[in-house]
Amino acid sequence: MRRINEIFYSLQGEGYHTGIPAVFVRFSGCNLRCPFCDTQHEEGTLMSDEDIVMEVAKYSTQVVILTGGEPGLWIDEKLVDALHHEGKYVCIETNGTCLLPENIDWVTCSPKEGAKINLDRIDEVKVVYVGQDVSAYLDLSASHYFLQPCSCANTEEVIAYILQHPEWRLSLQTHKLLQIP
Ligand SMILES: C[S@@+](CC[C@H](N)C(=O)[O-])C[C@H]1O[C@@H](n2cnc3c(N)ncnc32)[C@H](O)[C@@H]1O
Ligand SMILES: Nc1nc2[nH]cc(C(=O)O)c2c(=O)[nH]1
Ligand code: SF4
Ligand SMILES: [Mg+2]
Repeated sequence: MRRINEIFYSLQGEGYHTGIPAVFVRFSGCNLRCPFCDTQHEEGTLMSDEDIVMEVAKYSTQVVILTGGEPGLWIDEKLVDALHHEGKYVCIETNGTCLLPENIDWVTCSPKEGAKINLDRIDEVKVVYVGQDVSAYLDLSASHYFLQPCSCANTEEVIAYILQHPEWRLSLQTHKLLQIP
């Protein structure tokens, strides 16, 4: 059984897959306490893998996004296999501190200051920019590097930084701008 905060259907609001319809599976619980965290995730109900897959299968999109909380604490190859068996493409939003099952299809790592990265594969790096030094994150091996304003509040600052450091791309939390889940 796994503790699930919510399962919902929306558009991926952030990063490389922005705009793609996806089912979000939000796990309860995290190993970090980011001061800016925009998510209430502690409450949840216990669900079996069978229940999770059944809920996800209600939506015809192929894309599933495991998030939280920190999903890396709670998932394993077995759950990802079960989602693959339903024909799903499995993405994860992770702070990067936990080793992940190798069968995940897309890894979005959002590194946090002072937290060691424990991943051996990253597809996109997506940093919440609050003016910190982000240059070392470019040493993480990934295909895409995004900076995301914090709570849509400092977009001008992020744009100015990216114009000076064009290795980065802008990720907006478009679901917040659109006021959708
Ligand atoms: C709530 S976290 C859950 C997944 C995982 N714990 C992590 O941090 O990547 C999902 C995404 O939202 C980002 N995020 C959290 N709070 C934010 C905020 N106030 N503004 C912008 N992005 C935020 C995180 O950095 C992460 O990329
Ligand atoms: N629409 C939408 N897109 C998202 N991308 C990552 C999210 C997350 O909380 O992990 C999220 C979210 O909460 N909603
Ligand atoms: S790691 Fe993710 S879920 Fe955990 S506190 Fe930070 S932003 Fe929130
Ligand atoms: Mg969110």
